[in-house]
Amino acid sequence: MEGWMLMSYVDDVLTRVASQNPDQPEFNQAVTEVLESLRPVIEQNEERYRKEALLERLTTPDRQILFRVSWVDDKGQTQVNNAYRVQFNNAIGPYKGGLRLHPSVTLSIIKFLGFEQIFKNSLTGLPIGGGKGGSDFDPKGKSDREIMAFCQAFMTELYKHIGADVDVPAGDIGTGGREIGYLYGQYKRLTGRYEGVLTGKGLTFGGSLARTEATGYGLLYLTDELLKAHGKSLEGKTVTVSGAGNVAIYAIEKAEQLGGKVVTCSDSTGWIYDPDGIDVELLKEVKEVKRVRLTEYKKARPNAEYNEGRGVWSVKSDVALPCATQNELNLDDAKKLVSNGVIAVCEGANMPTTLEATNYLQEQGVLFVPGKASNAGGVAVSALEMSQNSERLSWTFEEVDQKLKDIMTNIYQKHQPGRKRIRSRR
Ligand SMILES: NC(=O)C1=CN([C@@H]2O[C@H](COP(=O)(O)OP(=O)(O)OC[C@H]3O[C@@H](n4cnc5c(N)ncnc54)[C@H](OP(=O)(O)O)[C@@H]3O)[C@@H](O)[C@H]2O)C=CC1
Ligand SMILES: O=C(O)CCC(=O)C(=O)O
Repeated sequence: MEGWMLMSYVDDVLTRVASQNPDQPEFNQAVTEVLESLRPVIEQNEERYRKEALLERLTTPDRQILFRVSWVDDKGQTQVNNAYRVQFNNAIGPYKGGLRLHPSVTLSIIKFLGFEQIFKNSLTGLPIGGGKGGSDFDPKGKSDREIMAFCQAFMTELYKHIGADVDVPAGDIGTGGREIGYLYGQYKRLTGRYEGVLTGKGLTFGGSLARTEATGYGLLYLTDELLKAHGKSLEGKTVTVSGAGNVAIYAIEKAEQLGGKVVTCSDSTGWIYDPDGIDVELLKEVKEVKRVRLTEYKKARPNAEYNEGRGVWSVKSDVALPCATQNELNLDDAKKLVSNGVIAVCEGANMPTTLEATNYLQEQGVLFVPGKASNAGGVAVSALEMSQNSERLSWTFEEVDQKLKDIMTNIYQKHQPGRKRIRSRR
């Protein structure tokens, strides 16, 4: 008992989370990162927070739904996948967060993503709580019919737990407009309700303009704000990007519009170095339309190099934007970036930088923005989609884009270390 009393509250909760969630490395990593950064604040009022079990409540999901998805493939074989929806916290609004479809998905990954979503969603200033879901289903190489069969079977269980004012899922890795369309169709079939229960929908059935672009564009609006605040700009800067999916493509597009030269992108098998700057229209054709490997990009760009494996962070750049997946930028990568003179690292993906790499970059004076702030544009525009659905109206691309820009600028400006506290008017 005495030993317990001597332990700081943060250490106590970290130990508790580790022992209650063994074999969940990503979830423990995300909790450690957040609680370590909150430590100075918690320690100022430790006994009160302990009495109210604030950190235990913050780190324990409201609800974890685990379910089986059975579907039939094109050969007539029944397939079975594990699926999850973790409703983490709805203190400020309906649970909100994407659905990840990738063979690497585990409960640990969904919990880390749901946990991060609480803070990200609150940073947007919009009334959305945190949640996340997904499955170890691999959409790669599947026919449209197989994707549809999986999505319908997935929604046949999920619909019982969601609703426009309860929990509003969206896209993430492996879940784009096509999957959201199949999921929404099944939700309507099962419930008879036409409501804003999913975001990232097609424009003809309640989707918002600019949701496709939102995460990548938002990342660049915040990066631009960060550079401006340090007397710099993206104009003429060399930028390295990882990934070649939704976030990466629209980050590249906006970085180029703002005058940067993006020289890399990657997927799970290899990466491109294009010294002339990534041709984003070609990249869209390869990844969004044909859904094929980056080797196809190389075939159309004689000056570009294609390399197997990983290696984006060995390329010299001023700004690095990891936009693929968790833990894709490690300490060795961080050292290479620093030795090549990187000025800023802003996360497009969720937790792409390991804890060691984050600490190293910050110690070396690199401007670092965590995904919870820098990739919040996607979920922010999802919340704007919910508002449009509620009022049965559609806003123009320019209106949504301007609101996105304002939200990202606000996130940056309101959360500066040393910034004067803005008093609430209430
Ligand atoms: N979409 C959104 O609105 C938001 C997404 N995010 C985060 O951004 C990141 C990217 O998401 P998004 O662009 O939507 O997903 P996509 O599925 O559209 O793209 C993911 C990209 O990352 C690559 N990738 C995925 N897993 C791995 C892996 N294990 N190793 C190497 N490369 C990998 C994929 O390559 P391949 O095609 O070969 O699999 C693909 O190029 C994720 O961390 C996601 O959680 C954050 C905020 C919002
Ligand atoms: O748009 C959304 O609701 C969720 C986006 C998302 O999954 C994320 O921010 O990581």
